[in-house]
Amino acid sequence: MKTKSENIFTIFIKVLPDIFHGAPVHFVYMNIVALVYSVLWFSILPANNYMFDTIIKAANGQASVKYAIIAILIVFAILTIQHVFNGLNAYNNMYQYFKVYGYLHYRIHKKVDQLPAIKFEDPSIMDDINKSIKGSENAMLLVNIIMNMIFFYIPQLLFYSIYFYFLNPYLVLVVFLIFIPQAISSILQSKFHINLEQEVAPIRRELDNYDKSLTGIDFFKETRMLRAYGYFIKLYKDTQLLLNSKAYAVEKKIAMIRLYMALMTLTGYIGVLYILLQTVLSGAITIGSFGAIFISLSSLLSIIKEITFGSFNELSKNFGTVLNYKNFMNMNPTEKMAEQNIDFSKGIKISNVSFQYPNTNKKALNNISLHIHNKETIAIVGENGAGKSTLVRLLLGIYRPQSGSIIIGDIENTERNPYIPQNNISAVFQKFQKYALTLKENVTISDIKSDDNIIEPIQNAGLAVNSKDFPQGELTMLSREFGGTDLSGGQWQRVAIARGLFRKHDLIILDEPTAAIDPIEESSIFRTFRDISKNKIAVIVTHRLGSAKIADRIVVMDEGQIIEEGTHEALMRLNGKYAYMFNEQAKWYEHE
Ligand SMILES: Nc1ncnc2c1ncn2[C@@H]1O[C@H](COP(=O)(O)OP(=O)(O)OP(=O)(O)O)[C@@H](O)[C@H]1O
Repeated sequence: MKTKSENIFTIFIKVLPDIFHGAPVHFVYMNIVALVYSVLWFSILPANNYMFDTIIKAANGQASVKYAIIAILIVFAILTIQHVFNGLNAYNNMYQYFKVYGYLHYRIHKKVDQLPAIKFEDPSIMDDINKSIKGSENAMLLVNIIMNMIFFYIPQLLFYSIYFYFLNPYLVLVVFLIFIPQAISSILQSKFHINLEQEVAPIRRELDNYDKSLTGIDFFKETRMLRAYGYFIKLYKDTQLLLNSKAYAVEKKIAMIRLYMALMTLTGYIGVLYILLQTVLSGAITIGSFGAIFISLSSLLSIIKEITFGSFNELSKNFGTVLNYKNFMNMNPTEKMAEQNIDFSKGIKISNVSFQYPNTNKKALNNISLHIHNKETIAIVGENGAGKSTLVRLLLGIYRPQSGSIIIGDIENTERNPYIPQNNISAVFQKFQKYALTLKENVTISDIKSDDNIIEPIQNAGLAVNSKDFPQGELTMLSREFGGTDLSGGQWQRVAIARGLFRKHDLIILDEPTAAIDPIEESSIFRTFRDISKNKIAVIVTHRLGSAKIADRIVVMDEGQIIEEGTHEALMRLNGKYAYMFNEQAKWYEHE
């Protein structure tokens, strides 16, 4: 948000170093070109002046025609060079824009990579990232517009004023007579636009929301299935009408103001012409000067428009996002921590761990203690929301507990680097990612340069790389959007499992990675998994208790706590929650 102490210049000073660093040489070069272009742009005024004077003199027989022709050629040459510089200027701006754009995006992505994972549990972080991306683009525009002002527009205004002053000091009034009405007009228009923007921004957000519900890729299937199109279209239409009515009302006001202001500018123009006429009649300037100044008036007007309004004003609506960019880049400086090598043979000790997500008032984990031994396979079971995935995230070191400790080997959770995943820990998440990359890249992404064989993890995950689904074998692109193929939910899950198995690990966690795979296949994957994980610590989260049986020990969670633990047989004997859930699930299969 824009604060009181921030204005366009303080923001400019803040973001200038970032924009400069994006392309330093080009930045300097671009501004030198802008200055030369400015001189060229202005020089048409004295050139026209000279041309008119010599033509008048030649027509009156006071000078040779040769001079008139030379004057015309000078004007022609200036106009030609002007066009060349115009192109050069546009090219430079574009070149610098792309270079700095890439640089700023790279910095934002790097920053995102360094943020503690817990930040991403706060939905506003996505907003912050988006705003900061938008803000970085606006920061670039802001700096370029101000630099253009400094090296192109303001020098021209100065050149004009100095030229007029030397022709006749009264002529400096010309600049003011054009400047003042134009400035008032610009300020009023911008005020109306900003007010309108503030008023319609929430309505526009609402409209975007309905639009997304109608056409967004994530929404459209459900919206269609629910036959909710009509409802959303009505909401969309009503909101669009409201938006239009607000915009029309303000645009009407703006049109009226423009009309009044145009009249004011014209009055200024008439004043200018009067002064020019007086100075010509008094013999203070030549008719040639009168003509040249008259032609330049539109140029002068557009310069003043740009200074007082122009892109500058358009940008003022977005100052807030430029600050968002700066604030985001200053967010949470990274804790520098070295990567440690964990001695997994000492197992994992979880003691009195509690954890609560940001912006919630309920503990997701409440005073959990558990000791996982070396080479042990643990299954974590429990109802939805019991805290299984949260415990997994803490084990992975993605989050830190608010109280209690998790010691893996000799290393305590607080000593673990929260930004860099630990060596030798692998995981397959419940909501795994489907990367639009080749099968090979999807599997080897944790160590893309590795030459390790991917056949084994793929086989262990039960993925059949047949020529129908994988026409290019391992190199098949797994995205239809990029000319490849798309896989079924179950095939994707196997790819994710292969990815987890491929990463070198002493500890592996499977957080319900088999929900889209049928129970028979799931048991087979888990059995293979148990065999290949014999010498490792393995944690499996699953809802299918039949699969949990393969574990050495089963941990039952409920409402953020561990309520039972033991082997399948021991838990069945206990006849508690686990036995109840197991028997309930078994009934399903018996009925079938
Ligand atoms: N990102 C989050 N922000 C806020 N609360 C969360 C978040 N993720 C989980 N929770 C809450 O924490 C509690 C534990 O959730 P968790 O996902 O760990 O349960 P789970 O046992 O893995 O559930 P499931 O079987 O449905 O995957 C739940 O009350 C849940 O609502």
